[in-house]
Amino acid sequence: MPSSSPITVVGAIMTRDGKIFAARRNPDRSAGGLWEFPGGKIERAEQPEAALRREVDEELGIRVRVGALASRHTTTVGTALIDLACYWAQLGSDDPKSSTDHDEMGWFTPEQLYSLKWSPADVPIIRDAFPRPASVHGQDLRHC
Ligand SMILES: Nc1nc2c([nH]c(=O)n2[C@H]2C[C@H](O)[C@@H](COP(=O)(O)OP(=O)(O)OP(=O)(O)O)O2)c(=O)[nH]1
Repeated sequence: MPSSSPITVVGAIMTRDGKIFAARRNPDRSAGGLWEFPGGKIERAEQPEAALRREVDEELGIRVRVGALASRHTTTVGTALIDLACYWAQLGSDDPKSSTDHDEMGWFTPEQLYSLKWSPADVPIIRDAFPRPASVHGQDLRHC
């Protein structure tokens, strides 16, 4: 059973040259080994965009320009209810060189995103933000 109140989390969908930045959580953390968008929990009275800039700076040491909301979903993950809001974002500095929170990171095409093992909270976000065309979606084609 999920605990009562959702954990409000923000993530940055950074895009560049048709690719998207994703990072894999360190194995010793909650949801360790799963891929995510950089970000984290919103602190009390913090605006989502400000929380996102703070979290990305803390974990990756980079600046981002935060744009529009890309997608938001609430998902049960283990015993937690995660309210994940992801925003389009652009890098405002050099590529991240290291992370305090991740053991792997990189830029991926939308199609490659689908081959990564994501936190369950990110799956509906990815489907919203990067819908697969029907022509490469075998399951959909079977219904034609
Ligand atoms: N940043 C981020 N967190 C995500 C995503 N998907 C997802 O389920 N989460 C979860 C993992 C964590 O439980 C929570 C974010 O917490 P956090 O990144 O501030 O990490 P934390 O160390 O404070 O969290 P925790 O290990 O104490 O749970 O949201 C995502 O795409 N980005």
